[in-house]
Amino acid sequence: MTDNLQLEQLVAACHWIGAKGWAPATGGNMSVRQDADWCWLSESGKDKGSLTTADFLQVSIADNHAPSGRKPSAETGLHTLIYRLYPQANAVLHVHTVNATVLSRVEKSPALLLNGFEMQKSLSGQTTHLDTVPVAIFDNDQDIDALAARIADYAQTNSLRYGFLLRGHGLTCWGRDVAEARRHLEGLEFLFECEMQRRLLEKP
Ligand SMILES: CSC[C@@H](O)[C@@H](O)C(=O)COP(=O)(O)O
Ligand SMILES: [Zn+2]
Repeated sequence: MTDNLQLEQLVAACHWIGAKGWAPATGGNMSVRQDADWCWLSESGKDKGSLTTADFLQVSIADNHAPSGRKPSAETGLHTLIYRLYPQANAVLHVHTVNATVLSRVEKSPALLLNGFEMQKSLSGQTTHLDTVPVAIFDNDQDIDALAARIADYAQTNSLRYGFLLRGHGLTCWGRDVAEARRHLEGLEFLFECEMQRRLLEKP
């Protein structure tokens, strides 16, 4: 393990996610990049709110191989896709929040459009509430290779800047480091909560 591997910071993020109730019943998975070729992913099936550094497995970014022989997350293919697509992404967080799960079902179009919220500025590069921030929504799939291929296809012509929603499933987001991934997660979740409340209250 290299000194700059942010595994301790990732474990702290997992505990924070657990305390928020954003990874219920073994849902969610988390990872950090080691370098261009390797990342460290949470082991499949664990309670993500009480992980330790020993619960993370080294995984090849190119082919999802885990040399330890232990089973990394069922959604490993989505993490490694993000590391392949975006060299600047160094931490990926996947959560099952109620807002992400429900909003991604209520919104039938291929993207949730966020507009008019000051907290859009919690997302790197956003400078005003006046912009519209699209968050892509992909239909869920138990075939993670097929899902990853669909997302890769979309990313060829569209930029996925902070994260994406999986319909009826949850949110996957990332950042240049664990701190930025945490900020994107907290910012997006706040925005989803606001959007849920807005839709409920403004319903004719
Ligand atoms: C509660 S099961 C949900 C899983 O199928 C999956 O969506 C998930 O987020 C956790 O899977 P895991 O293999 O533990 O990383
Ligand atoms: Zn999941």
